[in-house]
Amino acid sequence: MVEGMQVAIGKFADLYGSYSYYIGTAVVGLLVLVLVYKKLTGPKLPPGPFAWPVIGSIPHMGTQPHISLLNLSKKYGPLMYMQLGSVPHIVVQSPEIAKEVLRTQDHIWASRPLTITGEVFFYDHQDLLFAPIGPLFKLLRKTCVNALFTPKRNQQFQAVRKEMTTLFIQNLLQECKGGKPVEVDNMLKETNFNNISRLLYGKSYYGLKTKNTDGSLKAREFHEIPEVWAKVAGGVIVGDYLPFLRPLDIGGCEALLKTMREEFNVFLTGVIEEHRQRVPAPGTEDFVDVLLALPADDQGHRLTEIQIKSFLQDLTLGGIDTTTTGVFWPLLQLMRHPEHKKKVQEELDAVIGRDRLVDESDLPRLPYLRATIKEALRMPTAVPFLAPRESLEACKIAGYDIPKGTRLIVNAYAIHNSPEFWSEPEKFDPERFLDPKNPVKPEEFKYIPFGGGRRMCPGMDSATLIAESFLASLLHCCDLSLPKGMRPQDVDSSASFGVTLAPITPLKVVATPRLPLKMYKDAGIAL
Ligand code: HEM
Repeated sequence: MVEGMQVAIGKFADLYGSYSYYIGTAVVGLLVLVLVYKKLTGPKLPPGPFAWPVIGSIPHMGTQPHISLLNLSKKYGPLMYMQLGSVPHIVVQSPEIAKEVLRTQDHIWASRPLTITGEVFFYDHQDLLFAPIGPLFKLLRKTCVNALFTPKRNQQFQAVRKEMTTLFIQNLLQECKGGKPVEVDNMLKETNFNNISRLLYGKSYYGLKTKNTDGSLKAREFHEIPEVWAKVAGGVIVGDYLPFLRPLDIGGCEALLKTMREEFNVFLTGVIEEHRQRVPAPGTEDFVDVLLALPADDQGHRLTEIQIKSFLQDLTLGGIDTTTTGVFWPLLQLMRHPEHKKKVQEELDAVIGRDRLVDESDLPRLPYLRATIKEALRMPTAVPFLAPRESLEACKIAGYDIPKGTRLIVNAYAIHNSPEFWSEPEKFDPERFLDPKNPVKPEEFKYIPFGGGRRMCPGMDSATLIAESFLASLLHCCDLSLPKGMRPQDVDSSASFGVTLAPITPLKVVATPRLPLKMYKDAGIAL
């Protein structure tokens, strides 16, 4: 009986095995035919790495996608096609192709994709960063150019930048008394948070040590939002790439975005109410004052309260981390390369001397400092991928067909760090920005830390001014050295991927006064 069953099972297995063999062969054959047919008749896509079913090429991104993509470009070239989950992407990693998408085809590539972050956190893309091309985008950009990031407004906030820098120098010198090393990362973040929040809201919220400080519980909760934001925005939201998994909210990012939006909403509602109840003296308006007082444009468009809130969220989150990295990396590089620090300080002594303090009107006469900041935004690159974009129509790039709705990643890190475009890219050398025979020309698109085209960063001039003004005063007022026993080459310059490249190891310095002591007293710096 048992033997009979075994025989029957064996026969069934043989039959099933041969059927499954034929079915399998037919399925594979059909798939190959479909692929060959698609290849022959479909668009000629750029080359790219292997894509697995469902997840596509996501595993190729690794934990440091800016470096992984740079490495992949060695095999597939400067224009790659990658299916990330179910979303088609192209990856651009050369100045020529960056120029093509950011300038020549700007009308096709200037829109942003609709993402979960834009929908959930920015009230359905009602901010600037996530707004697709359309009337709202135009209105917000116009507001940036005509009302917010104007030379007049930059001038107005000079006193705030000075106050924040003076406070930083005082805190640093006090903390370092007796040769004690201090981690500067958090101090820099505090200073830049307050710089941006004073610009936007007229108040400081971090550190609770300045005048104009709001120390309420709501304010303290508010200053934690950018930190959480950086983690969410720098990671992968699974539902963006695999929309069928969105209901599961794997990793809980969507829930977190909702909570953050609610917290931000409570904070901004309070700020707006407060601003509505006052009339600022002319020349003292912060960004909230300006946005609330904006007249309707020629077409009668006026910003709604939700749009003002989303825009303020943009400016807060787009401004704080970026400006912090914009001063952190130059400082770190100068600690790693004392020969360049010496040159910056020699320039400061030659232009300003040691019997007065730096004034912002001195900045145009400090080219070496400016070149140092530029070089530190090249290497590593504060914002490694420009913000994502999406093609509004089908187009051709470098002879390849790019379908409508393809997303664009411009790997600015790769463009800034490839030996094809820079000689010795791994060498920190500010002088490459000072060579009259070989100038770095904006129209070449090989240096794009602030992006390009009509989506280029609107805060560029303000951020540059903050970095130059801060570093000039710091390096003029302080001698900075490394903790005892630490050599310049021990300063860790490795960075972890996110919206901005963040340092992995905190930077420790020892600061001592560099100028006659009387000058600190005159400047209100208590030692
Ligand atoms: C060192 C400092 C900064 C760096 C490196 C930086 C970099 C960038 C980059 C790469 C983009 C994307 C551009 C593109 O897609 O082509 C961007 C966009 C943007 N940045 Fe900045 N940024 C900095 C400072 C600031 C500041 C201070 C603010 C405001 C307070 C700001 C607000 C924005 C906004 C609102 C956008 C979106 C623009 C749009 O989509 O039209 N950024 N920034």
